[in-house]
Amino acid sequence: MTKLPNGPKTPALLQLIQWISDPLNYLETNAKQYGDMFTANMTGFPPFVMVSHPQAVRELFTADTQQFDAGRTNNLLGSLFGDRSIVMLDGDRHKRERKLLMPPFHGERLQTYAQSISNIAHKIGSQWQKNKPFIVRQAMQEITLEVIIQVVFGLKEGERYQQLKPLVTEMLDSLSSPFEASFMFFKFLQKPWIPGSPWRKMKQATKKIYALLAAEIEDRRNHPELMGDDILSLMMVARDEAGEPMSDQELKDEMMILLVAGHETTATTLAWAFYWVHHLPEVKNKLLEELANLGENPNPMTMAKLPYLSAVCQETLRIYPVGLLTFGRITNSPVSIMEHEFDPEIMLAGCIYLTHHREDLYPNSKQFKPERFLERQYSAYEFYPFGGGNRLCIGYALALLEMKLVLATILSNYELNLAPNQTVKPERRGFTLAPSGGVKMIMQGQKVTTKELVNVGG
Ligand code: HEM
Repeated sequence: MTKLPNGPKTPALLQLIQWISDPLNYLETNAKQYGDMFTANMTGFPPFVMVSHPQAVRELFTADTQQFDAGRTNNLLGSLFGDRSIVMLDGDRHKRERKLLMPPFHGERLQTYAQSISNIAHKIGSQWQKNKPFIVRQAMQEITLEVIIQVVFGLKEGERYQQLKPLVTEMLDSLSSPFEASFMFFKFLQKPWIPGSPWRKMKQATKKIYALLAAEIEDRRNHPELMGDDILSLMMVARDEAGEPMSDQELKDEMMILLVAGHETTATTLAWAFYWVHHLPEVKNKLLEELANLGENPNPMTMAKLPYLSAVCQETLRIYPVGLLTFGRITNSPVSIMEHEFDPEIMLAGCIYLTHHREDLYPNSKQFKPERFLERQYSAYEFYPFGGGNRLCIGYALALLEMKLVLATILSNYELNLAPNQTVKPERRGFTLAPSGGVKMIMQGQKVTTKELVNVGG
């Protein structure tokens, strides 16, 4: 057996507990001691090599796709959200599913969502009461959930739409603290009969969501006029090489994973963005200045191209990427990465957080400095908040568009401040890294446009 890179020798259970409870400290301590490539040993996982050198990340992302499986490393997700979605697949089935899912998330189709995103941001903003604190992560979750329901299901209203929203929130909120998140990592805790357990709550919510998805699929089968250009409709008419449609179970699992992957990540990143922009007045002022130069009622796609706004979003995704690691990649055959030989059945993952904090790439990496992205172009192996290679996040373009439009719309229309006396720290929330407490903010007033001033003046 080929020797694995060095790594911590602490017992596997202790390493898993450290990874769940204090993931940044776990990563930083080990990177300091063992360098760019170290082997983690955690209960329930195969030998797990975390790499952070851009060259290693490049070799991982550009390797022949036959060499690695990523789907089977996602079994933690499968036990919750079904085992037939894209994240669980490998090989040709994975390739086929990506081809099916990609178009609605890119190109011209994406532009058609821009106006709806701005409208949804306006709608949620208009519900904030002056001087009353609110949790920005929750507000962002409402926005991104509404966006994903429209994009994936084409649903904008109706009973099913109203039922779906609170259920998805309930499901994800069951894992909101590191303690609750631990239920995902320990199989023995995943028992529906433990009363009040996060696992039980999550299972109950997913069961109800599956029932709604089944009803929606059946309705569309019986009423073809309900089919639109949303993702569910596209998947229902798709056929494989043998002319077979997707089974209902496949359809439901795919919808479920898009609902989950498609909004929690973006909402959390937006909460971080609001935090940084309001924590650093010079960043806020620069951003407001850039937005003001656009004039009134700018086209959303013009907004999305603003350089400083883009840099703020990139820096937000760099400093605390919601996903600390890419999916694990398990070697199918012997593989060499940076001249290190790996036997089959070894799991490797790009460590997004550690690469994003390399001082050789990002000097003073703990400082939030959007200018880095204006002064230098980073490669896809130096900056990769959305992963890469054949598993690159399907929704990255939608997520970036949403981030820019929501930030721009809210900042242009509302005067917000961070609520006093709060310490915001990165903390595990399910599989993601979120701001503790969700970032409490206060809406201090609505900005009035010149047009509105004229109207008021009569
Ligand atoms: C800020 C927001 C988001 C972040 C940071 C993010 C990050 C990621 C990361 C790191 C991966 C793993 C990639 C790899 O292993 O190389 C991933 C995969 C994925 N993401 Fe996202 N994501 C975001 C938003 C979205 C959205 C909006 C959607 C869709 C609606 C989405 C759908 C997916 C899917 C389906 C995969 C699995 C791809 C595959 O297995 O081939 N994500 N994402």
